[in-house]
Amino acid sequence: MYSVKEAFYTLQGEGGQAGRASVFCRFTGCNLWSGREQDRTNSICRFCDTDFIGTDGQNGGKFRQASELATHLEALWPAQAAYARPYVVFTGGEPLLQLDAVLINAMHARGFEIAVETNGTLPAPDGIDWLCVSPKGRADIKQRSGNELKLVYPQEDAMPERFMALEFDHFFLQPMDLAPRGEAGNTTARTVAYCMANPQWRLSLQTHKIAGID
Ligand SMILES: C[S@@+](CC[C@H](N)C(=O)[O-])C[C@H]1O[C@@H](n2cnc3c(N)ncnc32)[C@H](O)[C@@H]1O
Ligand SMILES: Nc1nc2[nH]cc(C(=O)O)c2c(=O)[nH]1
Ligand code: SF4
Ligand SMILES: [Mg+2]
Repeated sequence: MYSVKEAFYTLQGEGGQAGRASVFCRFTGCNLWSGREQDRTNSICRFCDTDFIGTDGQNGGKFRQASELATHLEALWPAQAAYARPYVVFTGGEPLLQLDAVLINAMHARGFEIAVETNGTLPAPDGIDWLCVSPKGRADIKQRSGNELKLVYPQEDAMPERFMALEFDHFFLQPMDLAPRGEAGNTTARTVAYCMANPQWRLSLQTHKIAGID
């Protein structure tokens, strides 16, 4: 059984694939926050910008079989998009609590390239085509390799120096959006300054928020 909060067609907003047309599948639930506001300050991850509780979002629901979910996601890719490889981004919540080999195979069988956005606390299954790990606070990193490491900045317990030795092709810093916590502050300027002083890091902006698309 897979629980999906929402699924939709959009542009990937973040990281090295920003701008690419994508079907997003947002799984329900996370291991670093319950998703309830009253638990936010006592959680390992405290700045989340996402509602991942329940299955009541757009195209959300419960799916008994991988094939059922794969067919549901495939239908969100536009039929006329003949020249582009179909692309699905599994996110959440924490997608590695639910994504398994059967679902990976079912998406590949439908011609999709598969991307994952994970907090890195669980090992990733084989077969993911673009793996993004985004470490959180003091949480231990179990998935220490991948295509991109995309760190939200600044985090007191997860400063960039800690992650430089990991095996990733790209290292991105993404300014923390403080709005979910109702705070103000210029995290973008601080992120820019860090990338300019430490050129191994590149800036990732949440372009879907700038563009106002989701
Ligand atoms: C909502 S998370 C879901 C996937 C997974 N649980 C994770 O944390 O990577 C998707 C992406 O949004 C980022 N993100 C979440 N809250 C954010 C915020 N307030 N500002 C900037 N990025 C944020 C995460 O770091 C992650 O890269
Ligand atoms: N457009 C868009 N791009 C994204 N990239 C990562 C996101 C996520 O929440 O995982 C996200 C998202 O929520 N929307
Ligand atoms: S780990 Fe990801 S989904 Fe979970 S609370 Fe943090 S940002 Fe949100
Ligand atoms: Mg998001």
